[in-house]
Order: sequence, then C-alpha cells, then structure tokens
Amino acid sequence: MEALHIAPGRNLAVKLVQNSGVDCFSGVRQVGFASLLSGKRKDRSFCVRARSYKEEGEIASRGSGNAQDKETEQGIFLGAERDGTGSVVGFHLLPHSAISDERVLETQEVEADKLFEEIKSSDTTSPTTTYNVVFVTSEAAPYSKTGGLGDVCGSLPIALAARGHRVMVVSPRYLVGGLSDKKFVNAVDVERPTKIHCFGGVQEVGFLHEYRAGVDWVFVDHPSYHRPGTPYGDSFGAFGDNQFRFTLLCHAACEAPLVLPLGGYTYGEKCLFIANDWHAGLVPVLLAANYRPHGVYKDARSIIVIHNLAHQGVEPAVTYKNLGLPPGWYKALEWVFPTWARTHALDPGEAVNVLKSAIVTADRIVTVSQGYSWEITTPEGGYGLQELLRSRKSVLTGITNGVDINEWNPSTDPHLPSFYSIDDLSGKVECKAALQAELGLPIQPDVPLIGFIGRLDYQKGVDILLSAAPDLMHDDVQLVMLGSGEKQYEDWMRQLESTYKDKYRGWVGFNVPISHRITAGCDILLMPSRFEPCGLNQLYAMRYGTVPVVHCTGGLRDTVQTFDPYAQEGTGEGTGWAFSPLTKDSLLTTLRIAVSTFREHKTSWEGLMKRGMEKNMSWDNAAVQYEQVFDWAFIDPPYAG
Ligand SMILES: Nc1ncnc2c1ncn2[C@@H]1O[C@H](COP(=O)(O)OP(=O)(O)O[C@H]2O[C@H](CO)[C@@H](O)[C@H](O)[C@H]2O)[C@@H](O)[C@H]1O
Repeated sequence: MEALHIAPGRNLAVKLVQNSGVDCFSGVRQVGFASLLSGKRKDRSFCVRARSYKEEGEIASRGSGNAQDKETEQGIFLGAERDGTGSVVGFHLLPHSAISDERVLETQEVEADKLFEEIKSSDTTSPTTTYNVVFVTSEAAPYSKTGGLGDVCGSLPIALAARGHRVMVVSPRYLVGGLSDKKFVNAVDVERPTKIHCFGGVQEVGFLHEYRAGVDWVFVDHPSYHRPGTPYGDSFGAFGDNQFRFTLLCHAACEAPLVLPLGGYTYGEKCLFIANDWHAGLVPVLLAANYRPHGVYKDARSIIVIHNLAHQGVEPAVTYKNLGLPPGWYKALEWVFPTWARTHALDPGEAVNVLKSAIVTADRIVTVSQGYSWEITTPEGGYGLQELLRSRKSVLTGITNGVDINEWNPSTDPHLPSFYSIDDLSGKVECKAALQAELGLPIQPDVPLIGFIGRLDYQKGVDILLSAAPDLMHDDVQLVMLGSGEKQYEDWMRQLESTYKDKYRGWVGFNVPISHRITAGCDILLMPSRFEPCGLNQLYAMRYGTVPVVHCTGGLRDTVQTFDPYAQEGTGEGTGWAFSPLTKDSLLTTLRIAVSTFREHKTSWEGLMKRGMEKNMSWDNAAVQYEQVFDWAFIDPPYAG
C-alpha cells in the first residue's frame, strides 16, 4: 500500500485508511482550482489553496527585535521592533489570542446579543413563514474564523433568529491547545454521542451546545478537531485528513436535528439545511442518498451557499468509498480533470468533487453577491463548474453579504483609540495619527495612508499590489498591509518594509484588533482581488469612512460605485473607485486619482466618505432575501436523485 504523504503528527488519516483496508492514494490534500487556472500546473495532490494556514496572531519574526510591549487603554499590546542599533524597524503586536481572548470574546458576545435585539425590534416586516434552519460550516466567528466565511456564519444565523426562525449552527469544536480554546467554555455536552460510518470504520462524535443571541450553536466534537493550527492546516500546509474531518462534520450535522433535544425539543425532520462551501457540501447528497430513501427528511430542503468556488474539495476517485454514501451515488460526485490538468499520460483524471455534488443535489444555490452569481456561470469564473451552474441557473441566487453593524461600528468599536461618526469625523483623524504612531510611521495627517487587509494569495491580487508598491513608494503616501498566507508574499512584504522604512509597514499575521485599527486609521483601502465573491473589507471600510479602491470584479463591483464628481449637479456621487483591468498600471493610475482627490478636493473626499458611511449594510437586508430563497426552496419537491 502506498504511503500517505502527510506530516508527522497526522497519524489519524494513515490509521483510518490502513484500518479500512482501502487503497491509499498519494496525498489527500484539498485540490484548489485557482492554481490550475492560474496556469501554474502542479501535482494535483499537493496543489493546495486552502485558506490561510497561519495561526491567529502569528507574528513575523523579523531579526533580533526587542519589542517593548505596552498595554493601551483598549487592552492591545504593542511595541516598536528595533534592530541592533535601536532603530525602529517595524511594529510588533503580541498575539491577540494569547492575551485578550476573554475580553474580545466578552465584547463579541455583547455585540451578538445587541445585533439580535436590534433586528428583533426593527420595524422590517416579519417573515410570513418561519423555518427550522441548520447552518453547517467549517467556521463561525467568534468561535473560529480565518476569513469571511467565519464572519458570515457568525452573523447571518443571528439575523435570521432575530426574525423569528429557529436557527442552529453546526461547526467543529476546534481545540488548539491555547487560550483560544476558551471560546468554547460556555458550550455544554448534550450527551448524545453519535456513531458515524465512514472511512471504513465507525467514528463516535459528541455534541456540545451553547444558546447565544437566539441561536443554538452546536459544536461537533472529535479528536481530529483537536490539534494546533487553523481549522484547515498548520505551518506544514493543509491537514492531510481534511476530507475525513469535514465528512464527519456533514454526517454529524445531518444527525443533529434528529437527535439533539435543544431547549427540550429536537429540530425534527422538517428543516432547512444551509451548507456553506465544500466543507459542508456532502450534506445535500447525504440527505438525498442516505435519509430520503428511508423516509427521513422527506420534508427537508437544502441550500448550498458558495462563498468561494475556487475551493471544491476534490480528491482522488478512490475516496468515494470512504464518504459513507451508497455505491449508486458516485455520479453525483464524479469529476474528470481535463487532459491538460492530468499528472501523466496514463492518469485517467478521475476524481470526486464534493462541491459539485452539492450543486447537483441542493434544492437552491446561493452565492454571496449578484455579480459573482453571474461570474461563476462563465468559463473565467466557473472553475470548471460553469456548465453545471448554467444548467441550474433557475435555482441560483446572488445575495450580498451584510456587515455586523455592532462589531463594525466606529462610534463604539473597542479596538479604536477614538470613536467617530458621520456627524463628527474628528475621531477618525485621531485614529489615523494613532495608527501612524503604532506603526512607527511619521505622523502626517496630510499624507494619504493606504491599507490592505487579507489573505496573502492569488485570489487577493497581492502580487499585483506588491509589484506596484516600489512605484507607489516614489509618491508621498504611506502603505500598510496586514495579512498572512503564502510565504513568498510574506517575505516580499518584509523586504519592502526594510527598503521603505518611512513609508511602508507589512504585518504578517492574523489579528482582528489591528484589522479594525487599519480600517479606521487609513484614508484608502485597497482591494486588488483577482476575483471576489463578495468581499467584506470594502464594506467595513465604507462604514468607517475609508474610501475603497477595488478591482472591478464580483461583489466588489456590486458594492463600490466609482466616484463621479460631475453627478448630482456637481456634488458628486459614488463611494470609491472600481478599476479594470487588473494590472499594475491601472492600479497605480486609479490610486493616484484617489490620492489627488484626497489632497486637492477635500469636499469631494468628505462626500465620498459620508456616502460610504450612510450605506445600509445590515444583515437584516440579506436575511430578508435569504427568506425569499427559503420560501422558493419549499415550493418545489426536494431533490430525490
Ligand atoms: N490578517 C488578518 N488579520 C485579521 N483579519 C483578517 C486578516 N485577513 C483577513 N481578515 C478578515 O477576514 C475577513 C475576510 O473576509 P473577505 O470576505 O474579504 O474574504 P475571504 O476570502 O476570507 O472570504 C470568502 O467568503 C466571504 C464571505 O462570503 C466573501 O465575502 C469573500 O469574497 C470570499 O472570498 C474579514 O473580516 C477580514 O477583516
């Protein structure tokens, strides 16, 4: 039997496969289509484009810095990083997860309750029908978050619950052996251990439960969720047994409404599953293949929400027998790689594709913006699934994500040194000065401060930004980047910082407080994403009066309107700039237009800021649109195969 290529400490997958007597395959990592389409042909097994692999709060080690840390009023630890001669060469934030988890969690809990109460008491018409809704997700903030999926699955359920639906969120209980494990401290064991048949054996999972902000948060417990790293991997890369871990999650989520007496009652069979991204993609097919033929979940429906089509959960075809599905359902997952993407001449290119199975078997499909719902039906944005998606266009809807308006509120944000609002922007000036001071940049109110926050990968167009940076550094601007991801980009950021000490700061790591302070303290937020299903940072930026400059794609195109100074009888309209094509030159040209508007047209700039801040981005809007999709899902009979 061929050995699995996995890092030390990942014995579980090996054992499982060995025990099952199933053929092994070389590498069980998630296959990402982004890299295939980017023209970088790699060994499929190791062509990984999962989310950031960095630990929350990871800090770039940058030489022999001796950080002097101090706690600010907001409880944020920060210090200048100095070289051997004592010169400031960077800034250094202690891991947020190591020092302020409890405080942040408390704040988030209060905010979640506020969101629930606010939506409940808002005068938006209540839904005519309420549903039992079961979210299935690999991450849900504040319990787990590596990106926008966590934000959405931490907020949308609360908004739906506030509108009268009974809502459960099923996600793994990740224990990493650090302080962040405390996030699960209020979750109580429901004492309903459940056996799951998959990967050639029987696995027992437990369920923990916390009722918070009107939502039943259910955490699936299994040893494979207990290890250091992010939900998807660690410094060695993606975990080798991710397919196993998320197969377990899907099976457990299908059992949860039947077996968990939450608040005394189970959710029962008539419920609506909302499966998010490929990690939850087996849910619709499990309902159709394992339950409905036995008369269970006849009245249930499922929706697959696509947050990012580039990640599809593709594995060698041999994996099929591990998924706990009857043999007759292979076709739903069948996936054949195009000839050019095969590893050698005899490779038949046969694989299983979990997201594809969800697109085939779910009752409705939602993507996170209207623009993206069209893009995924084109060869450029469809990542090989465009024809299938076109064939299901009648059940495909785009709904733009909302913003948790309590967590992202510049007049109450506990991470900020000063508060501000649309009526009094003076606090924003203070936030900028404080950010410049924290970063060790010259405190210059008139110099535009440009920010970038996000995963350092192909999707986010970091390479374009980094290649434009040296040109940009000739201008009188400052640039700060916060992100983690591919090492080449992290190194590139460090290099830029050492070259342009007075103008550039690159923060390698995942840090929520600093992301809030960059959003508030910058004048411009740059998002040169190659594709962007929705994008949340541009929404946060507009709420904070920070003007977005974005590549005109997907959700960015839908949410950022390019400034037109002549509209509205000369008072202007628009909330930022959406540029195209995505090249270094067009990025620089647009950025320079934005910078000259900032410098020379103060009134226009204030108009841009205020129009962004006025936008209604609440989750309540999105929740109402989701309800419409729920109604539609229940009009048609469920998928039966
Ligand atoms: N280094 C860092 N430190 C702290 N915070 C960081 C960070 N890097 C990123 N974040 C945070 O993570 C979130 C990222 O959200 P995005 O929507 O921009 O992208 P993502 O690609 O993860 O999500 C996918 O799903 C979401 C949700 O549907 C879609 O909006 C999006 O287009 C799609 O790619 C934001 O809250 C951001 O502030």
